[in-house]
Amino acid sequence: MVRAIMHGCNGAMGQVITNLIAEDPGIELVAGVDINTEQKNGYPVFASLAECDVEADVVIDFASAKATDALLAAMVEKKLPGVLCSTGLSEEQLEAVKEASTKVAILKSANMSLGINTLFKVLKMVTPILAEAGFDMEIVEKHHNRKLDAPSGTALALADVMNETMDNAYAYKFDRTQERKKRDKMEIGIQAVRGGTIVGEHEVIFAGTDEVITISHTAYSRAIFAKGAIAAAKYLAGKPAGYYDMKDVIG
Ligand SMILES: NC(=O)C1=CN([C@@H]2O[C@H](COP(=O)(O)OP(=O)(O)OC[C@H]3O[C@@H](n4cnc5c(N)ncnc54)[C@H](OP(=O)(O)O)[C@@H]3O)[C@@H](O)[C@H]2O)C=CC1
Ligand SMILES: O=C(O)C1=N[C@H](C(=O)O)C[C@H](O)C1
Repeated sequence: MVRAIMHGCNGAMGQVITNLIAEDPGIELVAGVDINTEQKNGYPVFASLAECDVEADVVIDFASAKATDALLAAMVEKKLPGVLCSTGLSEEQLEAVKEASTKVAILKSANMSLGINTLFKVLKMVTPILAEAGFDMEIVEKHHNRKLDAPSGTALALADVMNETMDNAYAYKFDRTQERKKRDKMEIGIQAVRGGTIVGEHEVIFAGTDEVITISHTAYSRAIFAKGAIAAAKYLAGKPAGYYDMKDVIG
């Protein structure tokens, strides 16, 4: 039985994961960490991972980029593997994740769903064909009005996958409001919409002359992310130090 700590346990994702794990015989939540230490799930809740004195095999993080520095330090200190799902990390924090992964096992992914991870594979295949044929590439993402970061981690990851197939020759364009010139050929536009309770929508648009291909993914519930994170936690428990991603879990 894998013993997990839920980091961000009282948030939206923390609650969905808590409910799914309660029905799973292969994993249990032995503690939670949250800035709000209300204890409502039958496990103890601590204000930080450093303060958590409960033995565990893995930590699952869906809290906030604001918590990432302290989380990484405590994971290294405790030699505790971690599934990192929070988005909005700075360049420095992304470097710190890589550095910490030389000391402890870390699996990081901006999107834990099977659908988005399959879309990454599709984009690897189609992007070179369409980009070389001169299609313009744009990404539009939509999320709920509570989301702190924009654009989404997934939108950036989609752009990275596309750009890597083209030797990273494209620049990202997040805002055209002050522009008084034509779109640059060598850019990927990324736009964010925020409203209501939208769980998560991502649209990748390849716009050519007289034809457009749009590939979209819609999350109808947070369970798709939670299932991926639980599978990742089971995979990561007991693994040696290293940087892992969802490809390692779902192939
Ligand atoms: N990789 C993926 O597949 C997915 C990633 N995410 C990402 O996961 C993160 C959480 O999402 P979501 O559950 O919707 O967000 P919520 O705001 O609903 O939950 C986050 C929880 O963490 C708490 N928290 C905030 N700051 C800290 C801190 N410094 N230390 C400990 N706890 C803290 C929050 O408390 P309070 O409410 O008081 O601020 C809240 O209880 C986001 O970064 C989101 O983008 C979300 C879905 C899928
Ligand atoms: O904050 C969210 O809700 C989500 N965040 C992730 C992101 O930033 O890509 C993944 C998912 O789209 C939901």
